[in-house]
Amino acid sequence: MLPGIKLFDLTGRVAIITGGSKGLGAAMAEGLASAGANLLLTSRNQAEVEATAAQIQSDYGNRVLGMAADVTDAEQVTAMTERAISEFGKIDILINNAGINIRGPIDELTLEEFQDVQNVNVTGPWLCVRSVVPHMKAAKYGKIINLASTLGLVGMSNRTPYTASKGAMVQMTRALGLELCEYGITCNAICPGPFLTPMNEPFAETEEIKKFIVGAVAMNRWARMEEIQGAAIFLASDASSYMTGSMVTVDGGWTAR
Ligand SMILES: NC(=O)C1=CN([C@@H]2O[C@H](COP(=O)(O)OP(=O)(O)OC[C@H]3O[C@@H](n4cnc5c(N)ncnc54)[C@H](O)[C@@H]3O)[C@@H](O)[C@H]2O)C=CC1
Ligand SMILES: O=C(O)C(=O)C[C@H](O)C(=O)CO
Repeated sequence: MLPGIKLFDLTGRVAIITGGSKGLGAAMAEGLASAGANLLLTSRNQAEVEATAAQIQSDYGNRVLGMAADVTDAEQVTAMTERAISEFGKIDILINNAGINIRGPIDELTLEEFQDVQNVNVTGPWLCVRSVVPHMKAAKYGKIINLASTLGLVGMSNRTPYTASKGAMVQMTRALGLELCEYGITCNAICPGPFLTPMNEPFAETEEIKKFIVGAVAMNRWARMEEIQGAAIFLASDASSYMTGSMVTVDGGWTAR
């Protein structure tokens, strides 16, 4: 009999999720834990990420650790990889989720703001992949998932730093998907539409966003947090074994227009 639903089972798998303390990172952490994975969650805030990890461990019973690691700092990224190896002995899955968004008209943004977004959203994932790949190559197995965005596929005004960074993530996913598949490692991206996370909450009631949710998103609503979990479990599991360099949109029909 063919494996069917068992393809989605993550029992015994080990995943690192960057930016796992809240928002989509925490939602995907719950999803992977519910499918059986052990987790190392990172964010910049030690207390916050440890609290999220402890909650998920108590809810699902898997081993879930939290540690502070800034994805833009190569030494902290190395420490993240070393911690996963020393605690779990392997890294099966990396979810490059940590990200920031700085909005504004181009002539009101600073160079520093533009560079900050590229550092967290592009350089950070690049450092994380570079760090875990030797372990994945040695194991001849790995699943890398990048959180790109619909804004890596279509444009939006007043979002130059973010759209540039997410477009880069789409292309980096394609390049890594090609480069790594001969080692048994796949790299795919999720392109989410609007989720009401701490990143978006301050803007939820603005006229711009309200008009956009009704005008651009075919389903006319924000995504529910659990609606990211299916794509994350799918791309983390053997259910997606013939996919590499792919973009999976979870966007309520936004980019179908
Ligand atoms: N919320 C949304 O509607 C969408 C989000 N995304 C992407 O999904 C990812 C997660 O977004 P949200 O959960 O909304 O964001 P969020 O702001 O709610 O959470 C971001 C997480 O990343 C962490 N983080 C930020 N900078 C970091 C750094 N330098 N090093 C380590 N951790 C860092 C934060 O501590 C936090 O845990 C981001 O890459 C974002 O661009 C993509 C499309 C839509
Ligand atoms: O900039 C905004 O406003 C957004 O809604 C950005 C979202 O986080 C996003 O990436 C939508 O796909």
